[in-house]
This record gives sequence, C-alpha cells and structure tokens, in this order.
Amino acid sequence: MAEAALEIVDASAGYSGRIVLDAIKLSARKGELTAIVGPNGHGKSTLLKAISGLVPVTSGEIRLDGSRIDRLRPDQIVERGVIQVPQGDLLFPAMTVHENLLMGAYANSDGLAERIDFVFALLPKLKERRNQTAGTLSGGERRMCGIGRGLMAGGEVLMLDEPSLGLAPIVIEQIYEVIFNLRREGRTILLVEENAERIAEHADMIHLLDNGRIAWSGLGAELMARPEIVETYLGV
Ligand SMILES: Nc1ncnc2c1ncn2[C@@H]1O[C@H](COP(=O)(O)OP(=O)(O)OP(=O)(O)O)[C@@H](O)[C@H]1O
Repeated sequence: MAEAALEIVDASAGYSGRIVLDAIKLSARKGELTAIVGPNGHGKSTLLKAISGLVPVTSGEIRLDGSRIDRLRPDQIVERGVIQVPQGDLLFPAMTVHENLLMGAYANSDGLAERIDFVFALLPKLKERRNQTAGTLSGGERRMCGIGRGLMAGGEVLMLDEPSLGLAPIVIEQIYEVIFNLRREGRTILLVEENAERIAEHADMIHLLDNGRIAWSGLGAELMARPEIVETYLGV
C-alpha cells in the first residue's frame, strides 16, 4: 500500500466558533486518487480550505509527508506543494490563458517551460486559447484553465473542489478524463465530488463526509454495492 502524502488526524475546523469539521481522520496516499463525497453544505469545501490554511484548524493535525502544515500560512502550504484548485475557477478574467497559467507558478518558477509544455500537452485546448482572455472562455475551458493553473504550481498534492460543478455532462466527461489521466501518471489527487457514481470506478479510496464527520470510507465498488448509503447521503 502506498504511503500517505497528506494525513488529516482528528482535525476540527469551522467559522467564528462554529465547528464544521469534527475530528476528521483520513489520508491521501501518494499517487492515488482520494475522493471526498457527500451532500451539500456538510463541510467538503471547508476540509480543502482547512488543508490549504484558509480556514483555521482548531484541534488535531494536518501533515504532509509526516510534517505538520496546519500552523502554516496559505502561501507556505502552497510552497510545500499542496495546491488547491478552488470551486468556481477564480481565474483572472482580463488576463490571457497563458498569463493565468503563469500565475499558478508564482511560488515556484523552476522548470517553467517544461511545466507549461506539460499543461499544454495535457490540455491542448488551452494551447489553442493561450492568447485569449480567461473571461471569454467557455465554462469547460475555464475549468481546464483552473486545473492547468493548479498544475503549474508543480505541487505534490493537487486538491480539486467539485471540478464538475455547473458543466454539461459531455464537458464533465472531458474534465474527468483529464483528472483520471493525471491519476494514471501517478499524481496524488484529493478530489471533492458530490456525485459518487462519477468517480467510483477510478477512485482509490472514497470518504463520505456527513455533517462534518467521516461517515463511511472504502472503495468505489463497495460504495456502489451499498444502495442504502448512496440513497441516504448521495441522492442518486
Ligand atoms: N465563510 C464561511 N463563514 C461561515 N460559514 C461558512 C463559510 N463557508 C462555509 N460555511 C458553512 O460551513 C458549512 C459547510 O460548508 P462547505 O462549503 O464546506 O460544504 P460543502 O460540503 O463543500 O458544500 P457545497 O458542495 O455546497 O460547497 C455550511 O453550513 C456553510 O454554510
């Protein structure tokens, strides 16, 4: 079994005294696709934000390769190699695709040319659109640009917050093909997805987050064989 890249050990986090994550325990193993699924508003995005240092961890620990990162600033966490592609893309609309991609490498510009070549090879649409401003891209292209910008950071762990959100089914398939390719290449990915069916076949481990707690963990096939869980929590 691969060793853990990221370990969340009994971590709690929330907003202004309100606990949203309650003693969460899970890990994302190296080279694997770990998925967090669960209903809306139960803390999936908060978990990624807590890992990124954007929401304070009030108890417990978050470790990267065995070293604590939960007391670091967000920019220090990026420098350590934990990169979050936020929900809703958050691109710079007046900047070109190429400029947006370069922004991803602000903390680490070593091997910039190789990285941009890698991103353009993985996402050829971005190469075609490189001189177009991000504000003029389609929804799917914007999502790809967000993922490309995350990859430009050259991090060890890539965290994706609902990359399928708001996209047409055919575009969702394209986005997931890119993510599954990254997994095949051995990237460590922590993915938030509402629809477990979409990722069940490809995820190495799935954690179900319900009301700020891990309610179930296992393989995709095991989850799909539990219709009562799927119906209760995932509304499929
Ligand atoms: N900045 C904030 N301030 C206060 N409460 C917040 C903030 N962001 C999120 N919350 C609350 O934290 C809880 C968990 O939200 P979170 O966004 O983590 O859920 P989620 O599972 O990712 O849902 P979704 O898929 O809708 O994004 C919700 O009750 C939400 O209202």
